[in-house]
Amino acid sequence: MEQLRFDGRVAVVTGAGGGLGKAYALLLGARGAKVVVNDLGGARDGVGKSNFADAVVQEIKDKGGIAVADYNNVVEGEKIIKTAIDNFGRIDILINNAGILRDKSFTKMSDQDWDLIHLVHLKGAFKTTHAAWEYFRKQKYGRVIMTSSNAGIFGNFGQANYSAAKLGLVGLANTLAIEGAKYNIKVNTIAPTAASRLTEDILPPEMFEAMKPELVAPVVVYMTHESFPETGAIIDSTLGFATKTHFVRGYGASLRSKPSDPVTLESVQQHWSKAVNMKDAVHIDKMADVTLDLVEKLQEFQERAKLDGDRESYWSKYSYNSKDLALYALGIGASVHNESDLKFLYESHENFSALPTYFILAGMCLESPLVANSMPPGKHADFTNILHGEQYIEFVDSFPGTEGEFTIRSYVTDVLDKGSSAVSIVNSEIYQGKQLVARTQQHIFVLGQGGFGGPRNSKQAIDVQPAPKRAPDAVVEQQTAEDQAALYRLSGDLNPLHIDPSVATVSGHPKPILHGLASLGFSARHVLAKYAGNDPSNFKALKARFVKPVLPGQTLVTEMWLEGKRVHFQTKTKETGNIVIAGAYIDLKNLVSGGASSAPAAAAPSGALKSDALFAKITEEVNKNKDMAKSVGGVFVYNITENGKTVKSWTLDLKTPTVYEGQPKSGKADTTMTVSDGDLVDIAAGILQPQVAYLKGKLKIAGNIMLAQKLGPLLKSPAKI
Ligand SMILES: CCCCCCC[C@@H](O)CC(=O)SCCNC(=O)CCNC(=O)[C@H](O)C(C)(C)COP(=O)(O)OP(=O)(O)OC[C@H]1O[C@@H](n2cnc3c(N)ncnc32)[C@H](O)[C@@H]1OP(=O)(O)O
Repeated sequence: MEQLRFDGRVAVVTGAGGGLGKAYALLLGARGAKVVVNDLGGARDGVGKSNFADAVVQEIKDKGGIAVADYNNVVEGEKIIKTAIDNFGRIDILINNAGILRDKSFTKMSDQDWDLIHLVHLKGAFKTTHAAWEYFRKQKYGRVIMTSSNAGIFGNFGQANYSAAKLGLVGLANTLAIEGAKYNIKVNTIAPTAASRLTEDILPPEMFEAMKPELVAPVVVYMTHESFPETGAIIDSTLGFATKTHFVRGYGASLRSKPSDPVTLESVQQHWSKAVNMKDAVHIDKMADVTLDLVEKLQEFQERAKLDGDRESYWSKYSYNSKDLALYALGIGASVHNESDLKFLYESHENFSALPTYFILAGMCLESPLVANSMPPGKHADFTNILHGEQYIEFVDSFPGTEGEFTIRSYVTDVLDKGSSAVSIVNSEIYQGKQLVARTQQHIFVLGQGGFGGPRNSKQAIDVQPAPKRAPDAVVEQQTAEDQAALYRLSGDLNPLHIDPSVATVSGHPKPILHGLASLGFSARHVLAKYAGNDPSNFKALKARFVKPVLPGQTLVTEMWLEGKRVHFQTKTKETGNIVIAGAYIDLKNLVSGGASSAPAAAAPSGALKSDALFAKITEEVNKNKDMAKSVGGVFVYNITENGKTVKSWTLDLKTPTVYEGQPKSGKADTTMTVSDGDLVDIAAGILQPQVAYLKGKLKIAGNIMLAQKLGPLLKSPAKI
């Protein structure tokens, strides 16, 4: 690596007679800079004089460097800069390092203690920098370091004077960084901690020993190099470690509901927790950004007020990324055991997508007081008495991507009186920028809070639809895991009802129940795989009612009826036979029958099954890959179905390897699969399996990222029949 050099540069280091300043001066001298070693030579409280600077100059010279000593007070900073000009003809680098301490508790602090500290630290840095500034501007080059302290940034007992001056230096640096930008003058701040005269009886002895100035000096000297990229930065360094400190500003909140409302003490109190919530805080680089932000917020407030009219809405933000999507997919039963689920679990999959039901979470506004505030006088809603009653989601236009940020407007449209219980209906609009992406509606059942004389029904409610009165066209069953609720809750709904046995008992359940949206997610996946080609963008809308709680570990049985592009469904638990989700439907944009699940057979809505061609293709693939097949092993049975009936069976014996019609000659199958028109089927076994998509008479080998490297050529050229 090329050495960072300072040849031709002239540097002034104040307070360079010892400690950090000395270390900076020695390093600059060793790297080719001509150095003015300034030191008044006072004790750490500023009293007295000695000639430390001469010794440092000598040390630089002994190592072949160039340096002069300067004994001026930083308060007369112009004299120090003059030393640089008189001796070396220019000034490029100024490190404002000189400082003293007058620590006292605030009660005991005198005017003199205050003034002296401000004079040396703040006025001193002003004077030296001011004197150097004209040279920097003219030559269009300058590097300035202000020395601040964590005591100034965070405060420290007994250092009111010092802290105030040290934070003052940050403000000075920030403004000079802006003013100097167009002249290539970079001004940065260092908040160092090192063993020096200022810290020798403050730090514990072992720490004092370890905190060598030489561990900080390279950081500060790098900050003065022409290649240093930043300006206006606060760098914190000690013990060979460096980091950056900066200020962040919260998203904030309006302190009134409408522009025509006054701001009152009570409205401030009401909105305070939102105003100071730092969840969406951002670093602000410059004042102009604060002003711009305020203008944008005001505009946004006015637009929202127009949209809300007299209605009180709750506005929130929701952001998500690929990790959130994969975690959610696991929470609703997606698994690597099912190859077609990989696109919901693996962010590098070529078709990585969000599951459509994920976006219901954006509209949940779990932190909002909406439902609680919607209760009539004398009634209340909290996590101990609410149940998720119904859910609706509709995508307005295009399907959202795999990461993003939404703005959500939620409001209660009606509170229904259902006799013993109340139902609060919450609508949410999900926006990406100004674009409406989706709408959701939740019915929140509030147990025991009815009887207030409110309406029983609402025109705003999106109704459930009864399932057709015939045997289902398709049925898929899947067992949930004992840990299903524990896993699902990590996607955001931390209601203790789903994890805490004591809360579940109080609510009258034998154990924590599964989230309604987790069970719904399972069923929606089953529909998506069976009738939507497992393509989330094919999904338009969903509605469902939660009729009975589900316990983690129970098996969900999704029964589906196809009516045009609407798939009606209901869900039962196998163990009890109870219906748990009723009146549900999913509207699709296009029907793609068949799917990726190894579920019980669905009626094939269209197209004849070209099973013979598929059989021939499987035979061909197995013969081509005999060694691979043998190494995988296992006996697989494919039951080929048409209109829900098994019309043929094949056995694939990978041990031999052979493919033949009928049941296994050995009498034993390791895996049995049902294949209907349009299904994806495995032609090998275990993990070494390219997939064959049999779609509308076309057979092709589907891309499989995990195996692409191993199987190479086999996957590159899709086979057709
Ligand atoms: C903003 C923050 C929001 C946060 C929300 C969510 C937080 C989550 O953590 C909570 C959950 O996930 S809870 C788990 C999922 N939900 C459930 O398990 C509820 C299951 N359902 C039940 O137990 C009953 O249906 C039950 C108890 C709901 C109703 O049973 P009954 O009292 O026996 O009702 P019934 O006599 O059949 O009917 C009375 C009237 O109510 C209507 N109704 C029934 N079930 C409803 C339901 N699920 N949703 C909405 N309305 C429902 C009926 O239509 C009837 O009204 P009407 O007489 O006018 O026809």
